[in-house]
Amino acid sequence: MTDDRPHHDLTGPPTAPPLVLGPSIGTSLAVWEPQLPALAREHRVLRWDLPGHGRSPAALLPSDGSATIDALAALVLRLADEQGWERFAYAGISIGGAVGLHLAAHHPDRVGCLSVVCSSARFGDPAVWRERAALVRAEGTEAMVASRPGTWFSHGFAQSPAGAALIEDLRATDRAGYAACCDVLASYDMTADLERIMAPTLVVAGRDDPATPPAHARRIADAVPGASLLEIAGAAHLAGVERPEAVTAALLAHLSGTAPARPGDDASRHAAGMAVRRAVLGEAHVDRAVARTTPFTARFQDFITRYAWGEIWTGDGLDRRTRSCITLTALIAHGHDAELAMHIRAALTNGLTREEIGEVLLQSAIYCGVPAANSAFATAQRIFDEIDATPHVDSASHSDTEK
Ligand SMILES: O=C(O)CC1=CCC(=O)O1
Repeated sequence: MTDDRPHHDLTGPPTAPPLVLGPSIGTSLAVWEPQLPALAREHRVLRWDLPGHGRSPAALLPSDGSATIDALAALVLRLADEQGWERFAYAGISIGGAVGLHLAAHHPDRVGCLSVVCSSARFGDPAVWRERAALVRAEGTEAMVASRPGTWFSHGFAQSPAGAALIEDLRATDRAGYAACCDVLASYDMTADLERIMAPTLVVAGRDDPATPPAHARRIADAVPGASLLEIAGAAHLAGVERPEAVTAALLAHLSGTAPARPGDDASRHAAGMAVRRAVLGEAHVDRAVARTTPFTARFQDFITRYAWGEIWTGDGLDRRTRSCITLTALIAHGHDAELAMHIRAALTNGLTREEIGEVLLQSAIYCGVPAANSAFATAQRIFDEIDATPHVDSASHSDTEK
C-alpha cells in the first residue's frame, strides 16, 4: 500500500456488484465485521479506514483544520477508480454515511444505491467539533475513551468482546487523523443538498443513539426523494454492532432492490417481495419454503411473495416494526400459533425487543381475549428459549412452518 490512499480490504466474489463500506469516527473497518459475511455473499465489498484510523495514514487529511468531507469523498472515489468501478453501492456509518450522502449528491453517476446508518446531514454545533479536535490533538484519543461506551452502545454492551474491541480500536487511533475527522464534521453540512440525491436511499437510526438520534435520520429521509427509514430498538450509535441482525437484514433488502414495487409488473413485485421476505423471515427459512414448493402449492407461494411481501410489506407507509405489531395481533386474534411463532422471530429481526413483544401480547389480551394471549405468551416464551439455547443462530433462522 502506498501512503497516499486509505487502507482498505476487499472481500467477496471479484465479479460481484461492488459495495463500498465506510466506518464511523474512532473505529476501523472492523466495525463492519458483523455485516461482512452476509454482504460479501453477493457483493465485492471494499471496506476502507478513515485517515489515522485502523491502518490508514493520518496525513491523508490536512492537520491545519481545513479538512473537508469533499477530501474524504475524493479518497473513496480514488479507491473505486483503482478497482475500475464506475458505479457502486455505498453504505456508511456516521461520518462514513456522511461521505455517502456527499458522494450521492455531488457524484450521482457513481453511487447506484446508498445506505446511511446512524448518520446526519449536520452533526450539531461546529464549535463542539472544533473543541473535540483541539482536545484530541492535545491529549490523544484516550480523552474520548470514557465517553464512547455511552455514545456507541446502550447499557452494558461496551463490556462485551465486540464492544471492548472497538474501544481498543479507538485507543489505537492516531490523534491527528481523529482530529482531522472532527474538522471534517465541523465544516460538514449537507442539509441543502439532500434533495439532489437520486440514488435509492435507506436511512437507519438507532433508537437510543445520543450522537445522531432518530430525528437526524428522519431529516435525511424526509429530504432525500423516496428514501426509506428504519429505526432500530435496543441500539445506540454503533447499531450495526449492537443489533447486527437487524442492520444486516435492512442492508440486504435495500441492496437487493426492495424499493417499493408499486407501480410495477408481477415480476418486479415478486423480486421485491422475495427480498423483503428473506430480510424479515431469514434466508434459511425462505430457502426451505421455496424448496418445499410443489406444483400444487406453487401458485400460492407466488401469490404470497408477490402480494403479502411484494405489495404490503414493501410499502413505505409503515415501518417494519409497526407492521410486525399489527401482524402479531392479527395472528393472535385468529389463533394461528405456528404463524405466530414465525412472526415473533420476524418481529425481533424487525427491531422489536422482547419487552415490546410482551407489550403487544399484553395488549392483545384486551382485544383478542385472555386465552388467546395466554397461548401467545407460551409461544413467545418457547421461541425466546429456543433462541437462547442457540445464541449464535440468527433469530430469523427457524423451522416454524410457513405457508
Ligand atoms: O462521536 C462519536 O463517536 C459519534 C460520531 C459522530 C460522527 C461519527 O462518525 O461518530
